[in-house]
Amino acid sequence: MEKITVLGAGSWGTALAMVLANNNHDCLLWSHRENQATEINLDHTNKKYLPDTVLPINLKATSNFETAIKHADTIVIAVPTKAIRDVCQNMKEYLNGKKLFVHVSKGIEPDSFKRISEMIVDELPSSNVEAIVVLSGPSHAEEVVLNHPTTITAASEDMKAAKKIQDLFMNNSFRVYTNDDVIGVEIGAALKNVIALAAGIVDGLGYGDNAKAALITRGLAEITRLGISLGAQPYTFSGLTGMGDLIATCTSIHSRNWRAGNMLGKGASLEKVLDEIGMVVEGVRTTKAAYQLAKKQQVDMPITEALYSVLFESISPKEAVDILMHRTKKHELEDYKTF
Ligand SMILES: NC(=O)C1=CN([C@@H]2O[C@H](COP(=O)(O)OP(=O)(O)OC[C@H]3O[C@@H](n4cnc5c(N)ncnc54)[C@H](OP(=O)(O)O)[C@@H]3O)[C@@H](O)[C@H]2O)C=CC1
Ligand SMILES: O=C(CO)COP(=O)(O)O
Repeated sequence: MEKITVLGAGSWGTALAMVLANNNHDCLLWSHRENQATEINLDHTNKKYLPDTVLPINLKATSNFETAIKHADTIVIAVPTKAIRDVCQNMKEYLNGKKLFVHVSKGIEPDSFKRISEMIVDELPSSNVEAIVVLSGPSHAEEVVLNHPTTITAASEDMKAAKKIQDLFMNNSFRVYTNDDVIGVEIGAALKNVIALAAGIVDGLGYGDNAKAALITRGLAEITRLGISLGAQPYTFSGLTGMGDLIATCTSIHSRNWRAGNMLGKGASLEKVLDEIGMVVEGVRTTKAAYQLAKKQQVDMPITEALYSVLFESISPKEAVDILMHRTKKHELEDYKTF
C-alpha cells in the first residue's frame, strides 16, 4: 500500500483516485472546495462531476492543501491546464525533499507554448522533483468508474518512475503501458482535443461519418507533423495517446470537447456552449496555443487553423469546412516522406 495524493476533484481526478483506492492505496483526494471534500468523505459521492458513482469508502478527501501535499511522496496533478501553474506555485511552501509528480492534464499553454511537464519544471524547484510522469490515453472518466476496460500510457524520461506509476495504477480493468516519448505523448494528448472539437462540429453540421473519418485521419497527420517538428517520435502518434485518444474523443458523447463542437456545429455561441457544459473544454485554449505554435514551427495545420477561425474569428462552421475542402491539391502521404 502506497500513500498517494490526487490534486483536483473534477471528473478525472476523482476517477483516478477511485482506481488508486480500489487498488488498496492510501489515496487522499484534494478539492479546493470544502463542501465537495465533505461530500466525498460523508456521502462517498461527487455528484457534480460523476453523478451516478459511489466512491470507495477508503477514498478520503481534504480541502486542506498542506495536508494534501504532506500526505504523500507521489502527487497526481489532475487540474485543468490553466490551473497547473497556480497549483504548483501554491505547493512550493509545503514541499520538503523530493516527490514523484504525475500529471494527467491535456493541454498546451497559449503564448509560451509550454507542455504541462514543462510548466511543472518551470514552477517547482528541481530539488523537490524526483521525476515527472504523464499519464495519458483514451480514458473517459465515466467509463473508468464503471471498471470498463481501459488502456493508458505512463510516459517519462525516467523509466523507473514510469514503471512505478504503471504498478500503482494497473489492475484488471485499467491496463497501463509505459513510453519514454514525453513530447509525443503530451502533444498527442493536447491536440486530440482540437480535433475532437472539429469532429463535434462536423457531426453538429450533420455531415456524417465520411467527414469525421477524414478529420480524424487528417487531424492525426497534422498532429504528427507538429509533434515531429518538436522532437517527438513519429510512432507515438499511432499509439494510445495519439490515434487511440483521437478515436475515443472524436466519437464519444462523453467527450466535453466533442459535445462543445457538436453544439457549435448546431449554431450555439462559444459562450453558451462553455456555460452549458460546465466542465473544462481544454480544446478551446489549446486551439489558440496550437495555432500560434504551428506558425512558430512553420508547420501546416489546416484543421487547427480552420477551428481557430471558427472559435476566435467568427467564421461559421460551414464556411470553415468549405475552406478545408477547397485547399490546393496534395499527395496524401507527403507528410510522411521524412520518416
Ligand atoms: N474527464 C476525463 O475523462 C479526462 C480528463 N482528462 C484531463 O484532466 C484534466 C482535468 O479534467 P477534468 O477532471 O475532466 O475536469 P473537470 O472540469 O471535470 O474538473 C476540473 C477540476 O479542477 C478544479 N479546479 C479548477 N481550477 C482549479 C484551481 N485553480 N485549483 C484547484 N482546483 C481547480 C475544478 O474545481 P471547480 O469544481 O471549482 O471548478 C474541478 O474540480 C484536463 O486537462 C482533462 O483534459 C484526461 C483524461 C480523461
Ligand atoms: O481526454 C479524454 C478522454 O481520453 C476526455 O476528453 P474530454 O476532455 O473531451 O471529455
